Amino acid sequence: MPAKTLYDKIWDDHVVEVQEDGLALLYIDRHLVHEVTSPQAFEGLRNAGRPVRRPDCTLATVDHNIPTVDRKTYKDVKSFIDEPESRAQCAALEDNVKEFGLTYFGMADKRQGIVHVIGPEQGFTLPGTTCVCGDSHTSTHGAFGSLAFGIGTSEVEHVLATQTLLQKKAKNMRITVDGDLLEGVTSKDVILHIIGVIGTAGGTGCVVEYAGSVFRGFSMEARMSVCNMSIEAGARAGMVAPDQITFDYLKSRPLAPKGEVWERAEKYWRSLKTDDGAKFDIEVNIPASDIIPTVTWGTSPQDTVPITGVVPDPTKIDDPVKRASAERSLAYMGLTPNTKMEDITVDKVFIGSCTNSRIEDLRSAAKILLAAGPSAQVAANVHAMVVPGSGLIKKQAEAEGLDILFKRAGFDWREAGCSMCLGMNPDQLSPGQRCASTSNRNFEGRQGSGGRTHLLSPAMAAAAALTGKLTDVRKFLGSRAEVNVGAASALKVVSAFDFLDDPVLAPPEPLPIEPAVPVSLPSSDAPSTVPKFTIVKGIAAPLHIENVDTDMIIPKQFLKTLKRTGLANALFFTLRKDPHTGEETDFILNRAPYNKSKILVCTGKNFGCGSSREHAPWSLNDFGIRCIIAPSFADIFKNNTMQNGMLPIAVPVEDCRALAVDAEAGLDLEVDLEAQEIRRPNGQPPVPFTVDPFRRHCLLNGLDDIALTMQRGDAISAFEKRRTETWPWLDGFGFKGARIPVAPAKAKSAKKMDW
Ligand SMILES: CC(C)[C@H](C(=O)O)[C@@H](O)C(=O)O
Ligand code: SF4
Repeated sequence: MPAKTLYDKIWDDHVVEVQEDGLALLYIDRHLVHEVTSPQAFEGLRNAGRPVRRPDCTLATVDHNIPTVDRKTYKDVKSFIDEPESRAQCAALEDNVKEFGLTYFGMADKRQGIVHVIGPEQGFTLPGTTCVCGDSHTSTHGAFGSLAFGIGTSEVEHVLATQTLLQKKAKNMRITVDGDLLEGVTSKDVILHIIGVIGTAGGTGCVVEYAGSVFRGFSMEARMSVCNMSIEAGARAGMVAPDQITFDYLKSRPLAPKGEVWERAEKYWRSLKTDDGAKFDIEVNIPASDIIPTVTWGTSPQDTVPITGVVPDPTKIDDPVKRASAERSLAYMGLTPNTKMEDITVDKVFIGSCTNSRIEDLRSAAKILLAAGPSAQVAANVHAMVVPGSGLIKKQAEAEGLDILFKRAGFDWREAGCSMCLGMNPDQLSPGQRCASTSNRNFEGRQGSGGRTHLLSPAMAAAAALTGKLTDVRKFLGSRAEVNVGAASALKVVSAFDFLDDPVLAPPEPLPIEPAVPVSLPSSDAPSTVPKFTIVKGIAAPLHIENVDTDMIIPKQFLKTLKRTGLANALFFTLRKDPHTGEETDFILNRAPYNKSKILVCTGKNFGCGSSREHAPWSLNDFGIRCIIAPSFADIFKNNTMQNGMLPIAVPVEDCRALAVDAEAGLDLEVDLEAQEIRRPNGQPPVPFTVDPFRRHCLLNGLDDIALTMQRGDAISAFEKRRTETWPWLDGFGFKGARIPVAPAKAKSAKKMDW
């Protein structure tokens, strides 16, 4: 047996079928659903008359749109959410979960929370599983040794209908951090430092395994914060091998296996580690001692700097695209080169998000308040808020008295949700406001139009709240303390979970797993609704921006739609509209002839990074752009474009630059997918490109993935039979008939679950 990585093992255990070119039909064990990326998927199912294949493996909640104000007066979504589009999206999810029979944690249910917080909290996320969600931070669940990744809405529909996904295997990457962490350095500093080192495209095309003594020593919460931000490093997924810390966290969670089946599951989980001698395509080694408390200065998560550092000087950057990006970031952030990071004042502090809203994060922030003494107050110039990641975390924090500490210091103590991480609800920055935030993205306009975000750890956020400036948290700690310390041990740690004794089922003996049999490319007359892509000829718009994130392609306010169309005006909205006058800017897509572009040529790397929102390709498509040419693409964006019959072409940066010169001259380009070449004007030699054979075949013939996969129903059923026999804990939240705590009595919208 060849030595395998953790990723290889989970992959191999989930392949239903593989095609000749290596594209696999992968079985999905766990599917989390939220209100933003699911309405169009349910609509697709409804139109095609398809049911959800595995409601027992699907869990839904509302998190992005909901207000985080007190819910004492909560009756229902329709009367509680003021903003009409947010209300409609949450109401649509409630209708959909009823119609399709899905388990749902609604706003009256204490188990409601950010989708990436509630999965682990409930034991829905388990080691060795495949786990997906229409959300890029699904990578969080990799902390459990789960292969967890974000998908777009078309793929959400694919999983709902078939419980599978078509996937190409990613590369193996290992990031090892060994040694002892310095004082004040937390998991958030570790991952910010890693992204600063490898960049936001550093993990593109890879599944990252985090290895070394630092991750081994981390709690599950800390591992989740790290894996959460794998997507910010461009990785498909991030994972940590499951170990005793994982099992201790999971044991007794409501949806984790119980009794004898737990024993069997644990035995399997213990085999889920990388074999000695297994090969990684990319290895990165970082000494723990290199890392000190870290913050971001710019508008990309890779723009990191130690808190002791200064704002960088773009004139020192040689590469012109990178220099222009840094200048743009600094102008947006309102910062001057060489300013000390500790001299930057903040207006807001946000402690929350799927990166840092768990109980340990709240404790870590509270410890700083304790260290600062009972009279410590949020600085007069600052509004600070704490948004727990779930109702249960809020309850637990209150049982520990953390809410009292926060409120006493002047923090706003809120209800669970995504909140100011992206401000789809009323929690937003005003233009020009600066926020110290424990979230994961600092993109332009992310927390509110014109708002400025500095990413940092919960402890650093608490320190910033107290001083009103970005502050080295070590000033509040240990030997370097400048304030009253020593009270941190006053924190009372309790468990707010009330676990159940679930029935124990005797599992059958595991069956051997048959190797997957390769199948050939699908017939080109399979049913479909996807447009064909053959030749596209037309105006190409040049774009010279690096790391074009999907928040930039389409800002959050346009994600509230229930449709896939009508988004042409939303495309690059903040670049195309002056925020003050509402007038059109001179951005390239506003100018003739580029307002009729069919092709986009980007000279900067990593197009489409960040969020998994399929709204990005939808808005490009609506504008008329069918093809994007760039030096590299983020993985989820690339998949999302092809799901919509669009073509992302990656060619070397020199080719992009040459094509951009043609584009700037207003000349037509001709993209020929059959010939795999981009034909240039004036008899210049064409630029060759390659597209994965299966994807090319589907695009040329306008084939629809879901219709194709539905034809593999027998193979999927055979896999499910084997899965039930081999890993019985994966069916129906463990077992049919298992119970989990019911929602509080006043929970009107929450169904009484009978699993
Ligand atoms: C809405 C969703 C598609 C998005 C994501 O994929 O990440 C959101 O959670 C975000 O953080 O931007
Ligand atoms: S990154 Fe922010 S908006 Fe996205 S799921 Fe996490 S908390 Fe929600």
